Parts: sequence; C-alpha cells; structure tokens
Amino acid sequence: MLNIAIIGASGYTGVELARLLSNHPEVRLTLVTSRQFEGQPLSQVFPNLRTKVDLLCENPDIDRLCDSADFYFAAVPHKTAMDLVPHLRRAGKKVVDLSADFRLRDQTVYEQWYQPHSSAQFLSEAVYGLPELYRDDIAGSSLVANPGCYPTSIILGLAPLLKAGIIDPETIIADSKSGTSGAGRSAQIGSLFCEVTDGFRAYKVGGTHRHTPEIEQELSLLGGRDIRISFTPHLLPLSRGILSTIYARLQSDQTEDAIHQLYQTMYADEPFVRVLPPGNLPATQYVRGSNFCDIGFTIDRRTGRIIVLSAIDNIVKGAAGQAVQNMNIMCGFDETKGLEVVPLFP
Ligand SMILES: NC(=O)C1=CN([C@@H]2O[C@H](COP(=O)(O)OP(=O)(O)OC[C@H]3O[C@@H](n4cnc5c(N)ncnc54)[C@H](OP(=O)(O)O)[C@@H]3O)[C@@H](O)[C@H]2O)C=CC1
Ligand SMILES: CC(=O)N[C@@H](CCC(=O)OP(=O)(O)O)C(=O)O
Repeated sequence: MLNIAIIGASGYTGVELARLLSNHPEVRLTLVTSRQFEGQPLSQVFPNLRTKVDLLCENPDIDRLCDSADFYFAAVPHKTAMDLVPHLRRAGKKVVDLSADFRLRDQTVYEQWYQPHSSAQFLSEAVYGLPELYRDDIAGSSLVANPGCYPTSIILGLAPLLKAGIIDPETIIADSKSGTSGAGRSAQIGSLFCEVTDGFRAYKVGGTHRHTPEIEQELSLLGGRDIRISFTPHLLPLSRGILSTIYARLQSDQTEDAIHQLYQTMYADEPFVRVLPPGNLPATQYVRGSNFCDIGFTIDRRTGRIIVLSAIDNIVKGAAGQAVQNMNIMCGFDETKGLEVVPLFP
C-alpha cells in the first residue's frame, strides 16, 4: 500500500481527494493537514467521510510532513505550494501539486500573472499533468503540476482540431462557466449564497484571468505556433461543474463526420474523455462527481465556425480526480483506479 498525505485536506479539492482515495485499493491515507481544524477528525469537518476516513487534521509542519507518507497531494493555494514542494522533493517524495505554481513553463510569465517564484528551479522538473497529452512524461515524473479547471476543459476540447491544423488559431474564443466550488472553501463575499444564487455573471473579462497564459501555453504547443485566445470565465449558481463553449473558424469546408473521426481517433483509448456523436451536446449534470470530460461539437455553416462544448466536474477532472489519475500513472497503477464512479444524476 502506498502511504498518502493530503496537504490542505479541509478545502474543496482536499475533501474530494479524501473521498476518491478512500475508495482506492492501492493506497492508504496517512496524513491530512489543516491549520484551522488541527486536532479535529477530518470526518467531523466533512461528515460525508464518516466511517471512510479515520484521521485527525494536523498542522502542516514540514519535518512531520516529510516523515508521514510516500506520496503527497498539495491541495493548497498557489504561493503556499511553491514553498512546500522543494522540501518534499528534497526528501525524495513524489508530489502532485494542484495549485498553479508549477504549471507555467516560463518563470517570467508566471511572475507576470502571479507573484515572484520562490522555487523556480523546480519548474523544469515539473510535468504538466494532462494525461491525454503528457501520459509518458507523467509516468516518469516525480513532480506533476495538475492543470487548472478551465484549462482542462478548453485544452481537451481543442486539442484534436489544433493538432489537425483545421482551425484558424487566431479566431479562438472560449466562454467558460464554472460552479462556485471553483473559488475554494474560504469565506469570500463573492461566494456567498446571495451573491451567487438566482444570477449569472462574467468575471475577469478582457484576458485578465490567470488561466489565460496556461491555456495559451498548451494551445501554442499543440498548434505549433504562438496562440492568443479570448477567454471569459463566468460564475454559475451551481456547486460543481464547468461548461466551456469554444468557437473557432474552420480553415476549410469540413463534414461533421470527418471532425467526429478526428476526436474519436485522438481519444479512442482515453478512459476519461467521452466524445459525443454529432448532434449530442454535453452538460455539467452528466459528468457530476466523475472524472469524465464530455466533448461535443457542431458546425455553424452560416459563419464557417465550429462550436465545441466541453463539460467537466471542476473538482474531479478539473482538480482532485485528475490528480488521482496522475498519481495512478506516476505509480504504475491502473489509471482508472479509484475513479470508476459513474456520474451522479440527477
Ligand atoms: N476548487 C477547484 O475547483 C480547483 C482548485 N484548484 C487548486 O487547488 C488548490 C486547492 O483549492 P481548493 O481546495 O479549492 O482551496 P480551498 O480554499 O477550499 O482550500 C485550501 C486548503 O489549503 C489549506 N491552506 C491554506 N493556506 C495554507 C497555508 N498557508 N499553509 C498550509 N495550508 C494552507 C487550507 O487549510 P487551512 O487553512 O485550515 O490550513 C485548505 O485546506 C488551489 O491551489 C486551487 O487553485 C485547482 C483546480 C480546481
Ligand atoms: C469559480 C472560480 O472562482 N474559479 C477559480 C478557478 C478555479 C481554480 O481553482 O483554478 P486554479 O487551480 O488555477 O486555482 C477562479 O476563477 O480563480
């Protein structure tokens, strides 16, 4: 059995990691951290874990951390992760970092969008943890930077089109809508019930959301040239789920069957990408609680644009589920272990 620590277990991705890992046959949770709930059972902080997780929350003291497990999930905010990861790596531990701290390959770009990087020497070691693109690199890595939730939905939605070179990369627009759990569990006015319910709004409009450089980094690698996109996030009055609606102009006339074939070919062996037949469109309620990314598309003949829709659960494929998928790959386990759950509906 592999001993696992979740650093930041009292957050939304932390509780989701605990839920998924408690059902994983190859691992045992040995440490969960939370400063605010130190000494309390995690199953008291999150009663859904009753009888499934029997650990007390501990303060994340670095020496105790390094002695407590073989494999670490850093489910803490960015900035915190960059200060923790070097200690874990120097102790020879494998880490999946759910924060943004090791996702951008270029330190300058990271520092433009976030803050000064205290452990930039680890950027070259980190592998971007999108298994559908980097499975082999992830398998050989000890530090995986788990992708952001919006980037996961958009990159998976566009990858087959960019690889095939059939869309004009200068015309990409992604409108994404996320459930409120994406903002984390800390108290913030913008996440209060009255601020979110019965309404729908965009935020960080005009290329100002910090996921923009992450999405552009990966799309540029797929397209083999520098790509800039228009990305607008929106906040939904839902707890979980992301739906990204992505537009791009087709470079030439294409049939729906030919494009469907492109998606089928790229994702044929992917356990967590479900390509929908032409005419079927994804929705957040059909991936809820699961590690699936559902992708559908349609061609707007009047404008010559393709419209791709990509749905994930932001806490599962957008965070904790993808992190477990990465752990499975890094440790040589069956990639679907702990993640076999069918989406919860209704
Ligand atoms: N929510 C989502 O949908 C997604 C989140 N992510 C990323 O995953 C990470 C966790 O997100 P999420 O679970 O939503 O966040 P939450 O705010 O819900 O939880 C954060 C966790 O980190 C701990 N923490 C906060 N500050 C520190 C610190 N200085 N030292 C040690 N522990 C700390 C908190 O516990 P305590 O304060 O008690 O110690 C808490 O357990 C973030 O980097 C986020 O960007 C990525 C993709 C999607
Ligand atoms: C709804 C909402 O607020 N979503 C978060 C992004 C979700 C996320 O966790 O992304 P990172 O892993 O990069 O932090 C936001 O817009 O900042």
